[in-house]
Parts: sequence; C-alpha cells; structure tokens
Amino acid sequence: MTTAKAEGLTLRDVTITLKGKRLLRMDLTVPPGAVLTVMGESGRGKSTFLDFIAGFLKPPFAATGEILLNGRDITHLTPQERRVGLMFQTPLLFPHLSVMGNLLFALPETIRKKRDRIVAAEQALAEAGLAGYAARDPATLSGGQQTRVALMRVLLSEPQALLLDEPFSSLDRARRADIRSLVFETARKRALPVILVTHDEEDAHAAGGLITHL
Ligand SMILES: Nc1ncnc2c1ncn2[C@@H]1O[C@H](COP(=O)(O)OP(=O)(O)OP(=O)(O)O)[C@@H](O)[C@H]1O
Repeated sequence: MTTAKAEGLTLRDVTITLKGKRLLRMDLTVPPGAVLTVMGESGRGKSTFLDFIAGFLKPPFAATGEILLNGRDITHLTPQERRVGLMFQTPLLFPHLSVMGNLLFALPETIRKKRDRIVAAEQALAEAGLAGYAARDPATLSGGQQTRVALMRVLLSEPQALLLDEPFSSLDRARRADIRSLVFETARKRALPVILVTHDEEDAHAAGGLITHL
C-alpha cells in the first residue's frame, strides 16, 4: 500500500499572536507551483506571517499550529533546515562579491567540485538572461538585473518553497512585469509553492493563484 504524500506548503491551524492578542489565522495548502498572494493594510502581519514560515518569529510574537513542506513537518526546524527561499524588496546582494561570488555562495556544499559549481552558477545566469555578467560587481547592475541575480541566488540554494516579500516593488513598471513572469514561471517549472506578499493589485493578478486579505 502506498501513502499519498502531501505535496506543497501546508499551514495547518496556524494562529499568530502579538502580546497574546490574535494577529492572524491561516489554514490552507499552497500546491506545488501555485502562488498564494497575501494582501492587507500595513501592520496587519504580512511580514510576520513570512517570518513564521521561515523560522524567524520571536517574542512578542508567538504561534501555534504546524507548517508542513512536502509532507515534512518543519514547524520546529531552524531556518537553515527548513529549505525555504526568501526574497525581499531589495535584492540584498553581497557588495564585496562579484555576481558569480554571490551565486557560488548560495550553492549547497553537496556540489563539491569547483568546476561543477561554476557551471551551475553560469547556467543560472543564462536562465536569468544574464550570461556574461559573472565577473560584474553587483553595484554596476540595474535594479532589475540585481533582482534577477537575487532570484537565481535563492534558487541555487535548492529551496522547496519561495517566500516573497514585496520583491518587485523597487522596480519600474516595465521591468516589474518582466521579472514577475520570470519568478512565477520558474516557480511553476520547479513545482515550488510560493507565498507572495504585496500591496500591488497587478502583482496579485499576475500571480494567478489564491488571494488572501489579512
Ligand atoms: N518587535 C515588535 N514588537 C511589537 N510589535 C511589533 C514588532 N514588530 C512588528 N510589530 C507589530 O506587528 C504588527 C505586524 O507587523 P508586520 O510587519 O508583520 O505587518 P505588515 O502587514 O507586514 O506591514 P507592512 O505592510 O507595513 O510591511 C504591526 O502592528 C507591527 O507594528
């Protein structure tokens, strides 16, 4: 007999409190390759919700409930053990490393040979439309290019889910649409469940999945 494996990211009966007062409740599954968009006014707890899933929640916040990632209970694991990838409003690339250095930093140590590591990073750059940018200093890239590198850096760490906190909001309209497609298409291809926090209706619409308002 086979047991069906619960794929995707499941939040089972999750309640987050701030100083004992309920901030939010969530009970749902984001299937592989799907996006859950979280919207809501400032201060409603959107970033706190992502912190909880990533393993960064600390007092005065507290939480009950379970987080399951592809059937694995990650509720009490360290952030490193959870295998969730995070992207924020600013790309947060290491300024002292080249584009290649930033990508190599993210690769798991299981890829041991230097040559293999470089090939993996070069493939990611090509996927992001940035072949030939490996030696560049991140500060010399446009905002959109930096966001592409940040996305590839996250993906090279082999996450099983993506948490995105306003990742497109520092980009102009034209680039925004472009990078948004890259992010969602990549997530679909890799069957990664995504949680997107945004204030932007267009982002929510482009994500195409369930929208929840806190
Ligand atoms: N360390 C803290 N101590 C007490 N309250 C906090 C702390 N950090 C955040 N808060 C409060 O927790 C609530 C949720 O904050 P959070 O940053 O998750 O909101 P948000 O929905 O992401 O807001 P925004 O859209 O402005 O980013 C807010 O009311 C905020 O003031």
